[in-house]
Amino acid sequence: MTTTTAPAIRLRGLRKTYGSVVAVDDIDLEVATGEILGVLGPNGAGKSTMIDCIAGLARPDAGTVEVLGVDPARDRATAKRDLGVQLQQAGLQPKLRVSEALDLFASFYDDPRDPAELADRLGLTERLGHAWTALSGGQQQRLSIALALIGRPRIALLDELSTGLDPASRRDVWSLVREVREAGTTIVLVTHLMEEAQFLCDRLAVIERGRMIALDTPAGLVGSTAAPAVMRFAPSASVALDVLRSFDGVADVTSGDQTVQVVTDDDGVLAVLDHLAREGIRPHGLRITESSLDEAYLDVVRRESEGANR
Ligand SMILES: Nc1ncnc2c1ncn2[C@@H]1O[C@H](COP(=O)(O)OP(=O)(O)OP(=O)(O)O)[C@@H](O)[C@H]1O
Repeated sequence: MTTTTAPAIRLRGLRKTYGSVVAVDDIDLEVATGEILGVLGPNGAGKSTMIDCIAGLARPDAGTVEVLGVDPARDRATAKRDLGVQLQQAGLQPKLRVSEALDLFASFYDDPRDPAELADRLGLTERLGHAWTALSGGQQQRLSIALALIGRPRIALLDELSTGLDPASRRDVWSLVREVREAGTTIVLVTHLMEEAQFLCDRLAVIERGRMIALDTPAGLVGSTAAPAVMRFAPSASVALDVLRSFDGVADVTSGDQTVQVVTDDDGVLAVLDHLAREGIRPHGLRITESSLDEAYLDVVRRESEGANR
């Protein structure tokens, strides 16, 4: 990760409400220059609202947003020049052709990327002459990424980067994003895909009910989970799953396809093995692996909502 002293993005006490809904609640965050920050969180958590505030498209009710030292909601000219924003809604004229959209956006910047080259990288060459509304969902998604990156922005805000993309297109987009970062762009991306978060992001911010409940590297998030191990085995006889769930350290027990999966800490591993031995049950094919980012993320969100409901 390339860093300089001044962060590219700085949020202080950011709060944004819509009527009685508190969409973003007191978020402090700094994103270093050249960093790729992933934003994770359940639907409706406030991720897009936070992105809108960073883009200067939504005005906070309280707190401050600084993007490269300026308030993007006030200094629109600077924000438009320095930010590339991929939104969930493209907001283009329906009849605009793909080539026209790319040329239009390129014309906004001093040193844009070559539209034809970018279209090629994103598999849009054969669609250049079509109205953008005639594109498939995944192609529209790729066009929105192209429009966000065509101006060589200093900061790219990518909302649900690869939602709806097929696996090959997703890989193409990931390699483009990495290349853009290598060229110096700071990137904030919203994602629901843990594989994407793990592959691309230096750090992850987890948002839940408008608040930031975790901020760490992918490895740090996995390491900080209260249940860092996953046991998988095929029991030789029926196991009382509720008994396993009752052990200290066991966070989650699921079963399917004759396999039991237990997400747990070290004490829970010993308790489960002890229980199986006492019951004379053999754990065939026993594997104990480190929790994945998926499990760590679910654990962070689960602990937060348990705390909120207490
Ligand atoms: N323009 C708006 N008017 C009213 N309420 C809004 C508006 N935009 C967002 N909200 C509300 O604010 C909350 C946060 O929404 P937001 O879109 O930021 O969540 P999100 O984390 O991006 O969700 P998703 O993963 O579903 O895209 C939700 O309760 C949503 O209904």
